[in-house]
Amino acid sequence: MISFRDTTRHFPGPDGGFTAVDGIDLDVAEGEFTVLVGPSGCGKSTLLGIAAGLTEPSRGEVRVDGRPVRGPGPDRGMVFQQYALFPWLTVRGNVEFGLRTARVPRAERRRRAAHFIELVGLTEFADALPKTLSGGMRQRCAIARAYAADPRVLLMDEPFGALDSLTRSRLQEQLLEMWERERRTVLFVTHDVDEAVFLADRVVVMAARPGRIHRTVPIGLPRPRTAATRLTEAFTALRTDVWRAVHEQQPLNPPSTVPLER
Ligand SMILES: Nc1ncnc2c1ncn2[C@@H]1O[C@H](COP(=O)(O)OP(=O)(O)OP(=O)(O)O)[C@@H](O)[C@H]1O
Repeated sequence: MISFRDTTRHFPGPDGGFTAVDGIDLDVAEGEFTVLVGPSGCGKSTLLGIAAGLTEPSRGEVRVDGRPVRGPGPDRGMVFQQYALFPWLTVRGNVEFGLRTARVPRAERRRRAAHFIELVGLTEFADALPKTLSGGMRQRCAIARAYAADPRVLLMDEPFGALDSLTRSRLQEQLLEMWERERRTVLFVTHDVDEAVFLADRVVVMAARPGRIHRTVPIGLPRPRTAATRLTEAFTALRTDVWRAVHEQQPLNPPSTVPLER
């Protein structure tokens, strides 16, 4: 469904500029949940931006369902870390927004928006403005909005990055519940190894300078996954495996030689 071929992005600048991602070859199958992890600056967001059509590759390409990406399109829904909701529109208004621009008739718009608002548990808040919602609720609204336009692919850039850890775990569980019911191809970016292992069919660990694929770890944990999945030995073993892959190309700092203050 998504295929990166030799995808490279160079940002020109003094001293020769900077190669954010270099020669990425990656295929994401239809309905697969793929998560990109890696140290800050390894090019995860750049890669997602290229798939979204927001950033042009300097070399290579990305195809979505066989068609080269030339710009943003309704076949790809985006969810960002910053909520990016329209503050003057209600939850329903936000969720309907893409449908309105796609000229979906009003009754159908209402029906589809209500369906996805219900799936993310915001029915009671359909008429609320974003400023009255918690961070987690805003992000649920952003997910409903991305889904409502019926994209084939969801591109998610640290969507839970700004949330506290309890809200974050709940939202991971809710996202998976939703994805089980409404399967889409997902490419998801995170720094968080636990989040990556919990969500993914496959974790792609990236390395920095230049951004490239370091290792791919298949996550064979059974689905549906629930909070209890996080307590299994299989989860812990995979988390250790991914954590090592992230850190073997970014060594931990040596222990401090400064004595602790008493
Ligand atoms: N418009 C730009 N101009 C110059 N350099 C850029 C630009 N956008 C990104 N970069 C550089 O490319 C590299 C990769 O950035 P990117 O945001 O894709 O990394 P990331 O892995 O998503 O990082 P983080 O996890 O911190 O968000 C970084 O070093 C960044 O400074």
